[in-house]
Amino acid sequence: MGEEGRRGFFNLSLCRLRPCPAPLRGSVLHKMVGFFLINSLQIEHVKGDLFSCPAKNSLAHCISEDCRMSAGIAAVFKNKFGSVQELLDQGKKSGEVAVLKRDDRYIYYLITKKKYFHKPTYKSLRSSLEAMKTHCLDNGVTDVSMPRIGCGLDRLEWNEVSLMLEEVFEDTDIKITVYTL
Ligand SMILES: NC(=O)c1ccc[n+]([C@H]2O[C@H](COP(=O)([O-])OP(=O)(O)OC[C@H]3O[C@@H](n4cnc5c(N)ncnc54)[C@H](O)[C@@H]3O)[C@@H](O)[C@H]2O)c1
Repeated sequence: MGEEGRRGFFNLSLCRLRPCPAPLRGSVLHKMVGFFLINSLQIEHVKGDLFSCPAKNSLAHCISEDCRMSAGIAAVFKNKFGSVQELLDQGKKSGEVAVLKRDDRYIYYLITKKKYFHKPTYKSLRSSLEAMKTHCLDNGVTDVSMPRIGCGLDRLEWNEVSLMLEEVFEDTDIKITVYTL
């Protein structure tokens, strides 16, 4: 199966695994809703380095309020984009998002916890993703690439996080691409 086929398979699988609301199950409306979901799904999965994504794509990853970024992929973001003081000056709290603008794209720092040695919660991650969604919608952002956010050092479960991404972005035209090494 080629790259496009694999992407399609992932998309379709994720979509079909999603539960349909009980009152709709088996009805003509169920099939129509299923068709709509398949055609509105905007999440792609790519095997490879996040930083090989198209230069126009905005990027997202998780950090703490203290903006330490001394480990994991956050350290790579710190090396590439710097501006730690600019991020700190935004004063964003857990559940919010700090943002840098670089050329024609945005770099999103999902603030999911207070200190670098804490762990995030699904609630704080969802809230940060909602904040990022709002920024994307307000600024015409249509493509965001990210790693498996929260699922390395931060120990969240990818099944939960990927479902959350589906839920947060399914009512938008924002295309999310998830890179996995
Ligand atoms: N001491 C510290 O500074 C400290 C402590 C804990 C966590 N952290 C860092 O980790 C937290 C974020 O955790 P996280 O689980 O979201 O992130 P992460 O563990 O850095 O990475 C998330 C996922 O991305 C994968 N990954 C790494 N590099 C790449 C790449 N180039 N392309 C694609 N995928 C890649 C990685 O294998 C993991 O599955 C933040 O707080 C951050 O600061 C730092």
